[in-house]
Amino acid sequence: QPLPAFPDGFLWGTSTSAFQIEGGVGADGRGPSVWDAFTRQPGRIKDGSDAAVATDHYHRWREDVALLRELGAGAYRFSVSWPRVLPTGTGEVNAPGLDFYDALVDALCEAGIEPVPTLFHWDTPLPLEERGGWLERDTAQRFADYADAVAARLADRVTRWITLNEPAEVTLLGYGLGDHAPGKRLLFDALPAAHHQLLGHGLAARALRARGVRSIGVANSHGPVWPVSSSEEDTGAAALYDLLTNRLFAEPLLLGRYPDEGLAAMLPGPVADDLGLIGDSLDWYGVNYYQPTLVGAPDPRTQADEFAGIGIPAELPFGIREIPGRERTGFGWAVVPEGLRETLRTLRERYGERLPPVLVTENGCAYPEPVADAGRIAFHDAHLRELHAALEEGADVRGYFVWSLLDNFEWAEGYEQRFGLVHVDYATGERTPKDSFRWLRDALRAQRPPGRE
Ligand SMILES: O=C(O)[C@H](O)[C@@H](O)[C@H](O)[C@H](O)CO
Repeated sequence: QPLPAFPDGFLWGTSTSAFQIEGGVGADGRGPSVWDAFTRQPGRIKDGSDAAVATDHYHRWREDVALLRELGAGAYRFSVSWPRVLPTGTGEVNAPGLDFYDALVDALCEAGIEPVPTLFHWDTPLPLEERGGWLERDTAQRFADYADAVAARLADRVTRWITLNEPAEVTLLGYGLGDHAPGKRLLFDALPAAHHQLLGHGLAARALRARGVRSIGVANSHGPVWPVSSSEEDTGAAALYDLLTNRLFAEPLLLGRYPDEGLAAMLPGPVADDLGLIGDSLDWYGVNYYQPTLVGAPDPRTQADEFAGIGIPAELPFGIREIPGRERTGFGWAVVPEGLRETLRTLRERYGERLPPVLVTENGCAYPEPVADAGRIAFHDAHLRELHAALEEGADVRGYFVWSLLDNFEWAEGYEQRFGLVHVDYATGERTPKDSFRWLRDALRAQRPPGRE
């Protein structure tokens, strides 16, 4: 059954991030990032690997642009590596670093593919992290300076910009639980990292606008939070989880305020002034959706000690449960296509007119099959049908980006989890389009019958 027709001009794309695909970590003046250091700490990466080479995109990017052209993607979301452009995070721009993205943007434009850069996808320059990273207010200003340097070079050809990717994951996994870089386990003392990232977004958005940019978004992770039962304890725990993972990173941007005064009071600096800069700073809203979360009151007998590959400490005031009766990806994630529609409906119900047009900036799944990836085809087919249904019920969604174009370095999982439409042989760098790549290529062709370009 072919996919239903999406609106004219709907943006079809795929997403990647610099640290996960580029490699070339020491090439042409790139400085180290917090993730380079993190991968060298024993036991941090499940398969003991690092991203020194990854998919070697830094040297093979022309091949990847050719794959994007063959796929028929109208857009490509990639991230710019801050330490490649500013090796110490501040000061002198590393021209060869910017030259790389300049050439990539040119090739994409030449291929008729819209470049959609993310300025920060987790690879904080190490010298800044050693000075406290996002726990430090100064990092927000450094980020804006970096954004300005990139826009100065690329804003003549790049229209749509993403400042931050998933500040929630950086805060909760990097500073709260320590499963991701920088590996700090501060629990609720990680909250300043949330505020400083959002402030960094506000300052960067202002710098981008000063460079003439008029289309700015943030890619936030979102997913429904389902309480295990209607008991007060379980609904309370689910509400707290929803507050920390969904609302904390949406409401400052969309409503110009934090969802909870007590929480806001824990944040350092002139928060009210900062919110003036953070609120109303978006032209569109990016949603990364993977799966819902089933949450209840802490109960060591029934709660999972791991969720999405992340260890859940027993001392947290909520427990995560496995969603029963669902297909699971190779990564053990529940396949819940209707969760995408529910996420879009919840955003609309909560934020109404304050919610600008949405782009689904990431949606995808990990499966081990090198080429015959029927699970991935079924995953995207089902999610796109739910997305279409969401459009029919009034969601203003303007595009959809598959995570990911290539198999790549899946953070603390290393190379064990493959999310790509294209298989990568990490020993040789060889790329092999999977069945899902061909399925999506044909589906995109069908969306653009002749004469409807
Ligand atoms: O959403 C994220 O966590 C990141 O943006 C990606 O970098 C991940 O690799 C992907 O989502 C799969 O987990």
